[in-house]
Amino acid sequence: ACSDSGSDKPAAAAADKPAAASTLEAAKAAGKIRIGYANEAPFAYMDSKEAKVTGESVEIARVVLKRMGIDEVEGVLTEFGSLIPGLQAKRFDIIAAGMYVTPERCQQVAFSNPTYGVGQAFLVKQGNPKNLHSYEDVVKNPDAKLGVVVGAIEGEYASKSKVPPAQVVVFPDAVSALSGVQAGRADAYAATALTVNDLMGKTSAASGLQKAEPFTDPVIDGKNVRGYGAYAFRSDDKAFADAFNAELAKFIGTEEHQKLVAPFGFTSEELPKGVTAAQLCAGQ
Ligand SMILES: CC1=N[C@H](C(=O)O)[C@@H](O)CN1
Repeated sequence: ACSDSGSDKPAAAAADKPAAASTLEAAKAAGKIRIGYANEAPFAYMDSKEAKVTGESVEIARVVLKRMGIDEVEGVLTEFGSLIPGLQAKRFDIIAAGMYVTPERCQQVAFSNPTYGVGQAFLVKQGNPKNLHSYEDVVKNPDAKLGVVVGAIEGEYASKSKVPPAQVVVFPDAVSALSGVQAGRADAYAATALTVNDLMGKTSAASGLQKAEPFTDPVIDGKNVRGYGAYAFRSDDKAFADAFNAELAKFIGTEEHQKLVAPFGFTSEELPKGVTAAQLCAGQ
């Protein structure tokens, strides 16, 4: 009802081919947009008490999209490994899951600039019985099993750290990875440090578990890994991604941003500090 931006649009009748509205135009007209997420707190998850999708990625998206004239977001749940295929199949229009910008993924989707940067952690049984403090520790112990979520970067970290595939156990999502560690199907669940912090914060769910400390991040291609999470758009929605990015740039690093994400466990340590999608796509 509040479409006030029509003045710059050419009259539809003037076009000689039927104008397929862009994703951005369609979302503005509908006042809503579908976002894909993979139920991983604190990035994007269903808050069952409030019956709404929330998390760092979702709440920042809400602010930015509202400023772009899109008031409502509708969450579409999928596995992490199905986020990019789901975006491409138009099941949703933005991936809002804290997905890291990597050169491989940049071949498939258009990323916004990142909203945060973070290292890795292992969720293990209390007392860390297999003494796992790095991916290398998993390599050193052929009996150790490492849990990863399907499609998540940790599978790649494991293979690049030379963890034998037989030692890797793939789970559909973070919550089942946690259960897998509790049940002894994996000795560690490898995830972002923020994911592990969040799971450990839910005392009832995480009973008998702990974060492995200390922890050494894997060194890949000569660099200590730090993951930078962002939004992903279809490659042909580049104009949408650019418009989103322009609004996002006005928000990231502000006090309002930090207040919004603090309840999800994000501190000034996790600010992206000027790292851009272009740099990350180029493998820098
Ligand atoms: C938020 C998140 N980021 C990583 C990734 O992008 O693959 C994985 O740790 C899965 N979850």
